[in-house]
Amino acid sequence: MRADGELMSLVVFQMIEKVYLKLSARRKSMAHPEVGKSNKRMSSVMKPPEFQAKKNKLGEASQPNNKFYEMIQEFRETLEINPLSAADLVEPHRICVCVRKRPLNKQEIAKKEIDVVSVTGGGELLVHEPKQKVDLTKYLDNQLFRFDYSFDETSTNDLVYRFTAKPLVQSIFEGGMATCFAYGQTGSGKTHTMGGDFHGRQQNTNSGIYALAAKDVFTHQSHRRYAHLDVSVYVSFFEIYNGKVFDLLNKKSKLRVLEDDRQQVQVVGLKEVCVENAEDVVRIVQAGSACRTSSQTLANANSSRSHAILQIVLRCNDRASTLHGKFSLVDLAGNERGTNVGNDRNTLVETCEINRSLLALKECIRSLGMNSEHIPFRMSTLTKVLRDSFIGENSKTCMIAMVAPGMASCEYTMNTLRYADSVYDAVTQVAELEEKVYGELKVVFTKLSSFKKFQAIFAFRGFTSF
Ligand SMILES: Nc1ncnc2c1ncn2[C@@H]1O[C@H](COP(=O)(O)OP(=O)(O)OP(=O)(O)O)[C@@H](O)[C@H]1O
Repeated sequence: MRADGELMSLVVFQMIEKVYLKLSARRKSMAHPEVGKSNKRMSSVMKPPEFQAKKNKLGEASQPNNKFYEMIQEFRETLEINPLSAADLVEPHRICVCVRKRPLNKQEIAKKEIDVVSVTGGGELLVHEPKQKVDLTKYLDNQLFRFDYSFDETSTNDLVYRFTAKPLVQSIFEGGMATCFAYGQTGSGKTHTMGGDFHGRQQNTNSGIYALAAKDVFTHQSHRRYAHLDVSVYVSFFEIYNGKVFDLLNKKSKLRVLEDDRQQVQVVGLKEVCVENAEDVVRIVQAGSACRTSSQTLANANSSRSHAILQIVLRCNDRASTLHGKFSLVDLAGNERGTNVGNDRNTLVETCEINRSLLALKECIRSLGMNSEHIPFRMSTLTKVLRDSFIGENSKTCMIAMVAPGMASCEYTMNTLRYADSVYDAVTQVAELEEKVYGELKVVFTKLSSFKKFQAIFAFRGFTSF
């Protein structure tokens, strides 16, 4: 009997080992560049022959894009659209990746820009990339992307907040570190989403994710569920420009980022203001935003050239003001490349630094998503100051990729979506794999429990030698 028992244990052990070997083998294969292309993104090429024969009413020379417009409209008629609504379920995510499309703006409408992005809902969106063959045949390359959520041009900041940053507020009351990033090309709507919508040059700070998150933080703080925590709320607001940190709440003083011997990263001298309500936070955001480094680019009259980081920090009311939880809300600098911003030396250095930090950010989120032991946070100042967002079981992250709908922005839109896709890919592959491993382990443990029942029957009959 002992031999049978040992044999059964050996079989179970081998099955568990097999499952874990599969897990490590798949993890290694994720670094392969082809993996992301395989299942999620479907690229199809559409060239409706009837359009080749149709006569162009407005004339090819005066309206060269009219044909593309008609092809996109025709394609849209075949799409089933299910826009996200406030009634939809908010799913829990450790890392959430979503995309928001802004409407065409006045200048784009005046220039008769074509909208080349269709948000179909269910986390999906399509980019209808206008292309031309060597024989001058026009066709659309329709590329499908899928994320956790996709917001169309009619979505409000409230709706975006509900599915992205709102679920993270609770996590900081549970001792977690939460981070929400707005990523995208200049003029795609990052500041509109994080800081609030614009009316001309005036920004309605109450309508942005900063203010909405602050309101929820105070609602949670006064809730009886968290009354025992006895925490106070503090806010800091700083920007990272050309790899250097500037305090937006202290006359833009330059700050040093240092790592202590326990590998804790400190922004030395960063001002943290104790706040009593959401209105205090809104005032701080308004004062800080007015100091942000911005410049005029070809794509945005008031383009932010820095990463702005608003941190809402919960500290225990003890003598050491122990950190309980932290929410970092990040309005990233525009991700466009040198060509779009002019070519003086300063701008090129600026753009180079922005791209370096965005690459570092992507690698850190991917590593977090893959539960990697090595998080490359030292690659940039941005990832250094956000180090505690990338470590520990209690880290939650949300990335909102912003896209502009115009045909002229198509290349940048594709860059933004590819960036978000590579993060989403890493996260979903691990989630799928974990689900599979969980399924296989469940089978193993079911077998194990029937083995235990088998053991119990034999024990009942007097065999006790397992
Ligand atoms: N969802 C939206 N609905 C309506 N208007 C929008 C939306 N998103 C952006 N806009 C408008 O587009 C313009 C550019 O937006 P915003 O300044 O937020 O871009 P950005 O991505 O922060 O650019 P930058 O990186 O240059 O700072 C603003 O006038 C803003 O009001």
